[in-house]
Amino acid sequence: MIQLEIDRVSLHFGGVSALTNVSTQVRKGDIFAIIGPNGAGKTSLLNCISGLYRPTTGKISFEGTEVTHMATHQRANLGIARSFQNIELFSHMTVLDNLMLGRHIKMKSGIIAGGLYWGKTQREEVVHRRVVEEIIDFLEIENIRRKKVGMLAYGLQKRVELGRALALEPSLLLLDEPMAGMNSEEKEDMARFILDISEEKGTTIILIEHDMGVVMDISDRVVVLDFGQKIGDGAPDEVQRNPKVIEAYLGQEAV
Ligand SMILES: Nc1ncnc2c1ncn2[C@@H]1O[C@H](COP(=O)(O)OP(=O)(O)OP(=O)(O)O)[C@@H](O)[C@H]1O
Repeated sequence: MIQLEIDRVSLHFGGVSALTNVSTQVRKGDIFAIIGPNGAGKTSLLNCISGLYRPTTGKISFEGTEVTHMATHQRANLGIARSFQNIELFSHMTVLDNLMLGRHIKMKSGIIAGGLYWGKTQREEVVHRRVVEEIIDFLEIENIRRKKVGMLAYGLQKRVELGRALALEPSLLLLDEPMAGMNSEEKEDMARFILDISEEKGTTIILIEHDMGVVMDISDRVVVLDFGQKIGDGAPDEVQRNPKVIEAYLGQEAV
């Protein structure tokens, strides 16, 4: 089943064309990678999906609903969550509190209402806490749950950031370079968690990643951008054999 449909999306910033007429489809449950050289438009495409950017022209539909002009929080309510290239956690807060904050969009009683209906808020809090504790177990970060995020090693912070996105229980998870700056052991761990999220939770994952070994290993499909245009789209082995892709990108890496 097609979960996300990107239909002739273009995005301009003044005279710069970040994306030109990009169309692709993402199947539910797939791990879908966006690759391409620096400045190719990868983050722009991810931002159009999450709602941070609105396409200049074109259409994006998620599970049959057009989301092209929806705000980020509305898309989050539909089940689209994202993590950022640079860690955007609250470094002075604990791992547990960061994950609970990631969950806040699901909380029906806001902070003000919480003051008025304390009992209901407390009941909700218990449920949220259980979900968050499950994520903590899943990501194997029990031993650091009370630690302040700012004190943690980089690889662990990235894992907590992943946990915060998971706290929304998304059906589509957008990951912007989840392995950037990691050593090979941390990368292996992250790749394993991404595969586990896909297999155990059935979550669709769209990720931007520069490490071609990882992309080819874990992705079901790969879309390749170059100067804002799509030059390849298919299974990893198809994309690897595509002459345009080899010329624009993979050739540089001698794949
Ligand atoms: N907010 C913005 N304002 C102006 N230009 C932008 C903005 N965001 C992106 N661009 C431009 O759009 C083009 C595509 O950028 P984008 O960040 O999407 O590429 P990318 O493939 O993610 O690159 P990288 O691998 O370096 O992160 C670039 O020319 C970039 O300078």
